[in-house]
Amino acid sequence: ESQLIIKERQQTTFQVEELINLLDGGKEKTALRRSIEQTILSDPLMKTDKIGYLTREQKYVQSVRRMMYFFTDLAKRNKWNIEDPHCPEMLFLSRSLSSVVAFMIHMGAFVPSISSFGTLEQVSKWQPLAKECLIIGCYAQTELGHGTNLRRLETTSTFDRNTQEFIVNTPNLSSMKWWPGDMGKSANHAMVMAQLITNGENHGMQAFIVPIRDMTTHKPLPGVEVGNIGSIMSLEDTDNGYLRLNNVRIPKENMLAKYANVDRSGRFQQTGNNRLMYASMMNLRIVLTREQMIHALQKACTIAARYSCVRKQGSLTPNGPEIPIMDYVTQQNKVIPRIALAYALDFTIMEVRHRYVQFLADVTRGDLSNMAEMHAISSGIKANASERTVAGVETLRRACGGHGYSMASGLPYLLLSVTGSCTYEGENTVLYLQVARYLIKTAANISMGKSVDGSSAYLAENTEARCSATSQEEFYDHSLLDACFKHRSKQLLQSVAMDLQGLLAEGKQQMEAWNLLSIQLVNSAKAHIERYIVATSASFVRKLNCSLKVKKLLNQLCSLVALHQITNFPGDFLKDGYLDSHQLDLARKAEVKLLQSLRHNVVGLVDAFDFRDEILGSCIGAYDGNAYERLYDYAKNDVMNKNDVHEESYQYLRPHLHRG
Ligand SMILES: CC/C=C\C/C=C\C/C=C\CCCC(=O)SCCNC(=O)CCNC(=O)[C@H](O)C(C)(C)COP(=O)(O)OP(=O)(O)OC[C@H]1O[C@@H](n2cnc3c(N)ncnc32)[C@H](O)[C@@H]1OP(=O)(O)O
Ligand SMILES: Cc1cc2nc3c(=O)[nH]c(=O)nc-3n(C[C@H](O)[C@H](O)[C@H](O)COP(=O)(O)OP(=O)(O)OC[C@H]3O[C@@H](n4cnc5c(N)ncnc54)[C@H](O)[C@@H]3O)c2cc1C
Repeated sequence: ESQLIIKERQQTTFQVEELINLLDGGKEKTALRRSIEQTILSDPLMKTDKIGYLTREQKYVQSVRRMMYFFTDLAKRNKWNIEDPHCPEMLFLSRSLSSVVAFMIHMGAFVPSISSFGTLEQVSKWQPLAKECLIIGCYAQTELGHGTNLRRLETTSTFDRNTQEFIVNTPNLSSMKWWPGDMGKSANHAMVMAQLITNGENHGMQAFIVPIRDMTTHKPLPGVEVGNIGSIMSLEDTDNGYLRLNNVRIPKENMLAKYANVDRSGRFQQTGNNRLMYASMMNLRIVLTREQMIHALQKACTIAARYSCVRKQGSLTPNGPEIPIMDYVTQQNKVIPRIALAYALDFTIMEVRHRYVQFLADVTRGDLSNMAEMHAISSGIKANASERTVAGVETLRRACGGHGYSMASGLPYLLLSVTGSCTYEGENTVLYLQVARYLIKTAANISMGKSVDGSSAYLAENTEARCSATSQEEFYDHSLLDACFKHRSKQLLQSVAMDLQGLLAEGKQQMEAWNLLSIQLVNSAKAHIERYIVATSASFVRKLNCSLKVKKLLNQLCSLVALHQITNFPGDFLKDGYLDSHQLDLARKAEVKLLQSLRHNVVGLVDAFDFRDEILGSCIGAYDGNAYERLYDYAKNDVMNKNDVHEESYQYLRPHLHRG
């Protein structure tokens, strides 16, 4: 173990194990997670070859082999509960598997969609088959021509009264399904989202289970053309596919009919709120935020923090001893606010998940009153967490200098794989605009004197016109910081709501006015979600039952998240004079002081994320801090170094070198 990292751990002021337990949700949960990780990582059939040395095809094959074994054997043998995406086992499993892998969409989207859209009878038919991997499914919503605008999906499913079948068709190039994970090579069934047509009438998007490959030969079924869409930016363990359906007939029972059904004569009946067809996307947005985005940020923080403590460069005195780069305040400003953000997002998503589980129970009782708010929160948190994670991982990668550019650091892989999360499961701008839609409606309700509660209640509160802070210390106070975020959000919303009214009064159409103001609308949505994160994480910490040392530390992290936003994006806080430039200076000084106070706990804070080296996959971020030894070993093992002289050298170099 590097002496430098040992020294860092000696400076830690709190019990790391206490914080680990807290993040896991208790001592027992930590034990469960560690035993899951141990089982997975010690099983020879779950081993991965070094990912950097595999071809795209080898990565896919390896992933299919591992994951089929995992779902059909290992998870069952260990009786892990992987039924519910929100149960602890499922949360811990995705950590151990450490990337997007084969059958994630099958288990994470196809299986849950059966119960989201299916009747009890349909669930009891399809779910056991899918859970046992007796069928492999994908979630086929996006088309070549449309991903966001679901109303304009072109795939049709037309009811044939004579045969009591649906005819599923992708009538043209742009209507073919494009992107679904697990579809390219693995899936034999697809959950196809298509326009339902009965008796010549279009009833909008519904879900249909369409067999696409033969269950014996795995060849495409008649009328089906299916394949892989080709190389993508990352996530090469999976097979994103395309699918053309040429009037493929499926039985009437394959339309999932929880919220709408078609009788034998083709009469359509809506039995539930049609927005519930969209609501299933909330689940994946919440799951992905924790399982992919926050974990990626936590891993990148772990790598950059440990490396910054063992990397020495330069000194703070002329000809003095070299210091760890973590001692530079600029380096602290790159690493520590990201650690703070990783904690704040984790605390926030725990609360969101808790609320979502309650929301599901409400829906079962027929109560949809919280749907709009839940949709706004899940969309906003997904967009904000992915955006800040991708930016954060890139900052942390650069914070590792040259070694951050090497695949050996693990950082480029994290960055490439998490980048997609800004696009999939709802493109971020589009999701922010959904939040804005909710906010504008809320503003209208407030102006009509209606009461608002939950996460937007503050929009109806009276707030001070000026921030009251006169000292640095006040900028650590959560209620003062929350007031800054509330004010920013309120004034951005009020201003865009007024502009919208103005444009409508001028005679602009609603959608045109909306488009003209969409930059402001997105900013307003971001401000609302950032306030939600600041408030939710602080209140989560307030309620924690933990030691004073840990509480103090977590309170500092919450303050830092808020302060870092204010000092880096001060414009909207200054705009209407809520903060003045003197207060901004105080906030900046408060931030630097906080960075220095957190400095000696940096390694402890990332150790508490408790990522084993095998999961981290980084030469520079391993627990023992032996970065250089590992980098050297990595280089020695490069396939290019198999022989001292590369064959190509004989073929192309030697003839030229001997010309003279
Ligand atoms: C462990 C991990 C497990 C598995 C994962 C592993 C790997 C993951 C890798 C990749 C996964 C990627 C999967 C996918 O990408 S699947 C495809 C996802 N696609 C999308 O997200 C499409 C985005 N588009 C939309 O959501 C909508 O179409 C739209 C943007 C909302 C526009 O539709 P439109 O009908 O025009 O909407 P509006 O008129 O704006 O709204 C109508 C009405 O509905 C309400 N609404 C909209 N969305 C929802 C929702 N999700 N839930 C609840 N309600 C919703 C909206 O608020 C409005 O209500 P009003 O009352 O205001 O009228
Ligand atoms: C790795 C990966 C895995 C995926 N897996 C699946 C899967 O399993 N199943 C599946 O069905 N799909 C999947 N997708 C597709 C994904 O859900 C869509 O790509 C995503 O929803 C975005 O839609 P789009 O591609 O149509 O983007 P577009 O909507 O074309 O976005 C392009 C640009 O247009 C802008 N834009 C679009 N509409 C508006 C608007 N109304 N207002 C303002 N701006 C707008 C966007 O902000 C963006 O800047 C996956 C995608 C990726 C990258």
